[in-house]
Formats: sequence, structure tokens, C-alpha cells
Amino acid sequence: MTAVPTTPPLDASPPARVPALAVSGVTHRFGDRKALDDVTLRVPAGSFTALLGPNGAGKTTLFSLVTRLYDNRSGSIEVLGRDVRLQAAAALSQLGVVFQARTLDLELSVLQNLLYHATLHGIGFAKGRQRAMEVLARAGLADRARDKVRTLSGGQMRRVEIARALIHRPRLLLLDEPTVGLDIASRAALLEQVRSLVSDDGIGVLWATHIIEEIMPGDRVVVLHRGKVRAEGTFDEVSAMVEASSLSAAFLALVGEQAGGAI
Ligand SMILES: Nc1ncnc2c1ncn2[C@@H]1O[C@H](COP(=O)(O)OP(=O)(O)OP(=O)(O)O)[C@@H](O)[C@H]1O
Repeated sequence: MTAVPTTPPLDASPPARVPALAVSGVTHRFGDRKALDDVTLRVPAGSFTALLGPNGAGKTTLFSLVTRLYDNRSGSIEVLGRDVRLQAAAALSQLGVVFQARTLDLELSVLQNLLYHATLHGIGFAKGRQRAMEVLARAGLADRARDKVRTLSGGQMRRVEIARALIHRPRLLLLDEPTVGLDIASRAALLEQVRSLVSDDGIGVLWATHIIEEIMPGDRVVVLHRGKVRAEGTFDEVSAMVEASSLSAAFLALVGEQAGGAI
């Protein structure tokens, strides 16, 4: 007779989830100026993490280091557990990014822009086309695939950029102030698109912003100011950290500047 095990096997508990992004002790200088000063932060897998900081906080510099536009000479940066210096190709294959400046070719069609990006990721034409139509459908823009980018609104262009950043199915998505210049409705549509990637697909998102209204209870927040992380935690934890009644008041206390909505 076969014995029936009464205790679960030792390896039954789920493995600890590797963070989508782990930054440890990163400093970056431009000449004498420290743009980032011993920055340590985490984007857990499947989280929406807001990187909240005013102009000049160091948000873009951090993105440039994670994406390897700049070389990190101190500390470490890991994407899904892969070090961006030591395992650059493996780390970058898990990373999608939407930079602050628009980078679509206005004279090409939406589909051509996406296919070009797919090729850069080594995805063949047929598969690239299939993926492009998938990500455009998710963005609600499948019917605009053959239109020139020039004919889209600013909000639609941003949604195409997000779709493009997802074509190689990354597990971490970085967005550098993606709502700049958008009206309230376009901003809301963009946030909804990105939040659904977190809730439906478990993608880790780092959303750089200076607009407090874009952050929701339940989000994680990293407050960056003059190159230093001033606070990190959930929306409520960051507010409680300085005994503030709201995130806006907490931000004011943490950075000592006027913070009324947009900072
Ligand atoms: N290429 C550069 N050369 C010299 N200084 C730079 C360079 N890029 C950024 N800096 C400086 O580094 C600091 C951080 O800038 P960064 O652009 O990373 O901030 P940010 O939070 O993205 O600001 P913003 O919201 O205005 O984009 C600032 O003091 C900025 O002047």
C-alpha cells in the first residue's frame, strides 16, 4: 500500500518574487553635481510604483542609468534579477521604456513604427506584425494601424509609444512623465491603460511624475528630491511617515516645497 503524504513537500511554498527593478546604492555625477546620491529603491513585480519628484530631482537620470544610456559606475541595478552591467542583454530584454520626449517617426504609419521596433528586438516580420496588432488592440488603436502617426492626437501617440514598448513582452515598464502636455481625459486614458498592464498582466511599472493626482491609494511611492530618496512605501505609509494627512502634505514636508497637485 502506498503511504499518503500528510505534510507538503519542502519546496511547496512559492519562491520569493524577484523585484521587477532593484536599484542599490547608485550615485551619478555630472561634473561636480550629484544628480543621484546613493539611491536605493525597488519596483516589486506586478506593482505600480510612482517615482514622485519635482523638476531636477533626478528621475530622468535614473531612467538613463536603468536603460544603459549612462553607465552606472557605483552600486547595482537589476531588472528581474539581471544586473544591467553584467547581464545587459538579458536585463534589457525584460525592459520596456517610454521616454519623456516623443520618439515616434511621424511620417511612418503606426504599424511601421511598431514593426521597426520589433526588428530592433530581433522579432521576425510575421511575428512582429502579429504582436504589433495585439498591443495596438490592447491600446484601443488597432483601427489606426495604417494611419500615419502625424494624424494621431498627443494622447494617442503616447498610447502607441506604450504599445511599442510592450512589443517584446517585457516584465518591467518605465515611463518618464508620460502625461506631460496631455489633457485630463487623455491622462486618465493613459493611466488606465498602464494600470491594466499591472493588474491583468502582472507587469511592474515605474511611473515618473510630479503630479500627485496620478497616484492612487494602493500604489507604491518613491519620493525623490535633489537626487536622494526621501521616502519609499505605500501611499499610506509615505503619508504616515511624516504624520501628514495626505500624500500632497507628505510631499510638502519631505521636500520642503510648495506641493499643491502638480509640484
Ligand atoms: N546631461 C547633463 N549634464 C549636466 N547636468 C545634468 C544633465 N542631465 C541632468 N543634469 C542635472 O542633473 C539633475 C537631475 O536632472 P534630471 O533631468 O535627472 O531630473 P528630473 O527629475 O528628470 O527633472 P525633470 O522633471 O525636469 O525632467 C539636475 O540638476 C540637472 O540639471
